[in-house]
Amino acid sequence: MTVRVESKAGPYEVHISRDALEALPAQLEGANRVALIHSPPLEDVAHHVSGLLDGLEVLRIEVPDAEEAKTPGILAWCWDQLAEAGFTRNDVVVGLGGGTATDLAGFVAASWLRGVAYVSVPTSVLGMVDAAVGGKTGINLTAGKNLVGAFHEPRAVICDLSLLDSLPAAEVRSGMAEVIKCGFIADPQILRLVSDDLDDSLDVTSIRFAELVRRAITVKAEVVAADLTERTSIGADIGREALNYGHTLGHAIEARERFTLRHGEAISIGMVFMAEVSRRLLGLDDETAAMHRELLGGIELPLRYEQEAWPELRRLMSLDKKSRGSTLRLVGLSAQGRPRILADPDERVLEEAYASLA
Ligand SMILES: NC(=O)c1ccc[n+]([C@@H]2O[C@H](COP(=O)([O-])OP(=O)(O)OC[C@H]3O[C@@H](n4cnc5c(N)ncnc54)[C@H](O)[C@@H]3O)[C@@H](O)[C@H]2O)c1
Ligand SMILES: O=C(O)C(=O)C[C@@H](O)[C@H](O)[C@H](O)COP(=O)(O)O
Ligand SMILES: [Zn+2]
Repeated sequence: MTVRVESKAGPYEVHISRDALEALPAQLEGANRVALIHSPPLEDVAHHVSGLLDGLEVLRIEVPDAEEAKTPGILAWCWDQLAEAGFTRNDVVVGLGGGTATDLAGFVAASWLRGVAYVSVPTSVLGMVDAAVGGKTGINLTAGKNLVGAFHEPRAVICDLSLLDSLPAAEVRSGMAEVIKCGFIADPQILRLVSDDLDDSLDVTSIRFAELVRRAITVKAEVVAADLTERTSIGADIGREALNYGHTLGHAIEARERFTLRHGEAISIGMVFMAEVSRRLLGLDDETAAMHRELLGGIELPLRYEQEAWPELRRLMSLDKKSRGSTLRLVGLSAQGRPRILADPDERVLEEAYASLA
């Protein structure tokens, strides 16, 4: 199956199936060289992919694993590799790996020669349902998550579900946090599918799992088609910022942990926090708030973080991209499917909501 993203930067397809890799060669037409940027666990797959690209010069660039790839040093090192290979504007960057590898590879493509074509081949659940779609690319700084980057849409996204067979269970759970996020901000059927059978939802070979992936990608595709660059927040329509539900606290926790915590784990805590804030400030019903703990806790994602960390987390939260001047802006929920912006929320309520996680 495919999901079409009607992006302002040009429409593209997300291919989702257990043999989606077969669609890759057709996306590279016109290129002489392909830079295949991948993380170490994907080495064998990278060799397999190289074999599919008959007639093209494949420059395999193995980057460090996980968040260690998303640094200024690795970005500059990738540019050096492209310079040495004489990479030109008709060539294509392919990102192969989890969200960290595709965020980095996408930013390499966005920045090299002011932008070359990019094809994303996500290999984690989180990469497929979120990171590879929608054109947000970038790297971290010590000061915070994704602080440097660009919007650069891919030419295509290839979600080959068979690649998930080797993904560790903890990573599947982490990716499911973003799927559940899509359920809370938009598609209630996602919440039903997960709550009806938690184990089946985490089985990457199940029909239910494939349906969850399709639904989450559809939510993301619709949101980014309407607001690619996250500039449209007008009243009840908060545009792309909706996808940031749970991320203000989540990113602060990731920065405090020096990017060693899984993204899905951090935003799981962030969503439970925002449900508590939303109950207090936006009238979110108790049942939807409780469902956060049931579903996220049910798939063994963390629901709380160190209590004494609050002052530091609150400081880190101010560097969030949604802030304007000194005004903190959070994404909350007034009901399932109704994300809202909370601008300059009462600090005592934030403290109280955080304390309630204990
Ligand atoms: N650009 C966006 O819109 C967007 C959206 C959501 C998240 N993100 C970013 O994505 C990143 C998280 O991505 P992630 O959760 O995929 O983490 P990750 O990229 O660190 O991957 C998790 C681990 O799984 C390994 N792995 C990936 N695929 C595998 C496979 N098929 N078999 C075995 N191992 C495999 C990776 O090498 C890594 O060790 C974060 O940096 C987050 O900020 C970006
Ligand atoms: O695509 C978006 O927009 C999102 O906010 C999706 C998030 O899940 C993702 O983690 C994204 O990278 C966060 O973006 P940031 O702008 O807060 O760094
Ligand atoms: Zn995220």
